[in-house]
Formats: sequence, C-alpha cells, structure tokens
Amino acid sequence: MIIDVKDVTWLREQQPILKGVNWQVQPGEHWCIVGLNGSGKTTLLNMINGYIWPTSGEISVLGQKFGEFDLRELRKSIGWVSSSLQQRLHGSETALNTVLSGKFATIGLYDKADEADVAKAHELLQLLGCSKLAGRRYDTFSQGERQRVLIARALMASPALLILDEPCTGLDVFAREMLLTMVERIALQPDAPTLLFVTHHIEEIMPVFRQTLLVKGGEVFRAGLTQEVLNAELLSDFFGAQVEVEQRGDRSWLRPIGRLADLQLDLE
Ligand SMILES: Nc1ncnc2c1ncn2[C@@H]1O[C@H](COP(=O)(O)OP(=O)(O)OP(=O)(O)O)[C@@H](O)[C@H]1O
Repeated sequence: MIIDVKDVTWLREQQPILKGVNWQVQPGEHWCIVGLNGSGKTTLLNMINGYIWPTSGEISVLGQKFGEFDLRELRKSIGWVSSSLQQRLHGSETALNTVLSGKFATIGLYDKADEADVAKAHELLQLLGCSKLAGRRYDTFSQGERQRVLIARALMASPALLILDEPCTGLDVFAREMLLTMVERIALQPDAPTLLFVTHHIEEIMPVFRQTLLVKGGEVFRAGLTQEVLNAELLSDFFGAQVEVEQRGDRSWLRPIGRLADLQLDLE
C-alpha cells in the first residue's frame, strides 16, 4: 500500500486539527485532495511527509510504518511541489540546474551532475514542455513555467509519491490547462509515481485522478471514486452551499447556485 492512515487524530492546544482520519491509497491510484481553506489538507500532507506525528492512530507510507524507520530516507522517495518551495529556490539558477538540484534534494546545485543526470533533466524539461527554458534563469519565468520546472525538479529524484500542492494557484486559464495536461502526461507514464493533487477547484480534477478525498473540518468527508464523489448533492453538503455540477467532456465544473447571501459567506 502507498499510504495507510488509520484512525489518525492530531491535537493542537487541545483542539483536534485532524480527527479520526482513515485513508488508504493503493499502488496505481492517483488522488485529488479537495477541501476549503483550513480544512486540514496541509496538516495531513505534513503528516505523510513525517514532519508532524499523529497524536493517536497509525500511519504508514510506501510500506513503512512511522516509528520504525528513518524518516529522512522516506522523504527521498516523496516529491512535494508547493508554493513554499517556489519561494525558497534560487532565482539565478538556470532551469536545467534547478531540475538537476532535485536529484540531490538541495536548493541550488552544488553536486556534480553526470552525463546521465543531464540527459534525464533535459528529458524531464521536455516532458513538461520547458525545453526552451533550459538555459534561462529561473527568476525570468512566468508562474506557469516555474511550476512546470518545479515538477520536473521533483521528478528528477524518481519519487514513488509526488505531491502537487495547489499547483494551479496564480495561473491564467491557459497556463492552467497546460499544466493540467502535463500532470496528466506524467500520470500516464509507465513508471509514474503515485500522484496526490491538492486543489480547491473541482474543474482541475483531470480524469486520470480516478480517486478523490474530500476533507472538511479535519475529517474525511468522503474518499472514493471521483465519478461518485463529484455529484451536486454530495458537494452541496460538503461545501454547505447549493452547487451544481456540470459534466463537460471528461471533467466536472462546479457552479454555486442561489443568491450569494445564501452561501453563508463572511464578506465583512
Ligand atoms: N501547528 C498548528 N497549531 C495550531 N493550529 C494549526 C497548526 N497547524 C495547522 N493548524 C490549524 O489547522 C487547521 C487546518 O490547517 P491546514 O493548513 O491543514 O488547512 P488547509 O486545508 O491546508 O488549508 P489551505 O487550503 O488554506 O491551505 C487550520 O485552522 C490551521 O489554523
């Protein structure tokens, strides 16, 4: 099993941030994780990466049970692309060196990459549609280009699990579609890592994400087949507001219905 979270609770200042979470990810599955701000998604991912420990319950990742192995070793098998990583990278590095640094898990390239590494980095830049950027400085890239270079960087370490944490934030609609196409391309590679794709937006769920986890108030609201999860009744219940879900091609699009006042938004 790739991820096995059993009855996990995490308390902070006596308050449960995660409550009785059960979630299993099997080999070959790719999951979307959806939840509103503050629902507990990042906390759950921090736990999967071993940065925080459950107050109670058990967790194993890539067949390793927490408490019985070296977390630093486990982290080498997990790629995590997030906005905080984006801020930490060195702007003066080229795209090629940024990707190569992924092999050594360093911010900046200090180790000597061999020919095979360079060839692999070029292949990954091509996979992500960034070949032309190879020799350009990272700080000259658009947001969409940065995200794609960062995904190539994460793939450089050949992770078994790749977490894409809201990768479409700040992208225009075309850059977003481009990124989603690339993500799908990665998932369809024969030796693809298991992908976890965190988003607030239902329409970003590509068909390759056959499973979806809905997180609400630190609890699993629903975990199952995307096709079954993405229905108007369930999502209205999940968001606490009436929504409709329209199927367009092989993607679902969500639209709030009713007056804004009914959405119980705090607009003050
Ligand atoms: N170390 C901590 N101490 C106290 N509260 C915390 C801590 N870490 C997270 N929380 C709280 O737990 C809740 C869940 O936070 P988390 O960051 O996991 O949400 P999220 O679903 O990732 O949100 P977003 O979509 O905004 O990134 C929030 O209310 C947050 O303030």
